[in-house]
Amino acid sequence: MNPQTLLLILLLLPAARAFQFTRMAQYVDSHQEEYVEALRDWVAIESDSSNVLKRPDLHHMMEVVAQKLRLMGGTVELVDIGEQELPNGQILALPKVVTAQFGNDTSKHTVCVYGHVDVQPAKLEDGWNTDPYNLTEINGHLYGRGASDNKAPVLAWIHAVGAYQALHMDLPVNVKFVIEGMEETGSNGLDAMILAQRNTFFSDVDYIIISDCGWLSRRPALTYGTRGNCYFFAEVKGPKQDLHSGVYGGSVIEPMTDLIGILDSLISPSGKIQIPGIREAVAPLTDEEWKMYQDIEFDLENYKNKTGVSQLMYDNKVDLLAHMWRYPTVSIHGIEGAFSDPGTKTVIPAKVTGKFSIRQVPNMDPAVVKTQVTDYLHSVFGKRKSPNKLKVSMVIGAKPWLANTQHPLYEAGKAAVNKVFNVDPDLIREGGTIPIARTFQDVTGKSIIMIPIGGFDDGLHSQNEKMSRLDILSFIMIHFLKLQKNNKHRREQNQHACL
Ligand SMILES: CC(C)C[C@H](N)C(=O)NCC(=O)O
Repeated sequence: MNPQTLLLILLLLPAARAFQFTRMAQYVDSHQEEYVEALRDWVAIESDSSNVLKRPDLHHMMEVVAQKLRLMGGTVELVDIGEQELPNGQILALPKVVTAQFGNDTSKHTVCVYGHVDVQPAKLEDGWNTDPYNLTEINGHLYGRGASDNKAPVLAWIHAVGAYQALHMDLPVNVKFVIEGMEETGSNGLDAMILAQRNTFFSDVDYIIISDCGWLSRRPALTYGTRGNCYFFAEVKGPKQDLHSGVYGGSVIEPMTDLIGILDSLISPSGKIQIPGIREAVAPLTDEEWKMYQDIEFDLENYKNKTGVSQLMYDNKVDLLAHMWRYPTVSIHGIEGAFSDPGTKTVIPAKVTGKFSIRQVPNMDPAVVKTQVTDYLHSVFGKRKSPNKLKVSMVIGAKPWLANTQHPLYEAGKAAVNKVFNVDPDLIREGGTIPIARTFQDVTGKSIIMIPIGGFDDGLHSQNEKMSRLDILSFIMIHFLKLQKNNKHRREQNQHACL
């Protein structure tokens, strides 16, 4: 090629790229309704992984995902990951994991997108304003269980590949998908699958992208760490059946009283974990980290108002962020066997199971935490001199994940965000857990980046979970770097959506 032709190509390249950005943006904008309808179909499936009665829906959900990817021409597999044994001994088939591949050009990088399509439980009577399984749009927000966590982000990725296909544009990278149905309950069976496919499906993966979290503020974010989670059941068993509290109250030592006593010993009112050894294991906060947190955009007042509390555990930004992301915490979730319906039943429950979890951070080890918690609860229980029986079991043991933000992947992520929003993203951590993130990193040796598209107030696991329409669009655009240069307008819209 002569130098004049080369010069001409180089001069025309930016214009050609800009043209592509515009085509992609126009395509995505004009297919918004289709994306919303796809989300509606997925939200309608009650793929609740924590409810054994919903397991058929979960199996169906995985089939639906596989079929969507097959119709797009991907190489799709539904990988059988075996069975799960429940604490009561029941054996249940795990939902299959969907793997898919688009493109296998060895001259290109291969990215692996991980996501999940199982959800947390949701009932209208929990306080939802709309039916949780009927996607409902109000003021540009799409309400439904799983809308943000994690069905819309998974769909957004799939639609991004679809947009390339529809526009007959070459995918800039090979794209692989790993989509599972047990994330919300600890990703059972997925570790083993990744290990088994380490030298096959994962052998050519260059990096892993997860979009299962939210921005912290109006500023776009990239996420470089998640807390892990150890989830415990503490069962206290007493009389052979429930008893009338008037007839038996005062004569028996009540399991519920024992349970409340031991649960109360886990954490102090000011948030200090009382279990020996837990706080000692935590990596100390470095000056560098402190500085990073200090620079992050985060409005405590707004966070407080959006959360609907009158006071937060800490009144300064750095302490609050550190305790959300890089210190452990204990949360008590519920008591199975306890009376919780409306009304005034006066029973003494014979058997109650307290459920609580401890978020894990570097350098905690779930195996060690299991022993620390079990020993501690038995010692507290022992001091009560109760005739009741205590059984402690750990049902989820997910490790924390932390990435090196100096990796070029994060530079690419920053550039992509900058391209879309004309602003550098905040580098943030996530207090929630992606149980498989650490396994991906350890087994494949590849770098992981989390690219959030939701807002911190999307209501994950809560009533009125939502995803903004604009977030669905921006997601696709961020990742595929095919946008108009001047995106100020879109950024402002997204700021609004994430308020
Ligand atoms: C914000 C989390 C990382 C979202 C994730 N899907 C999740 O909810 N994981 C389970 C958990 O309890 O954190």
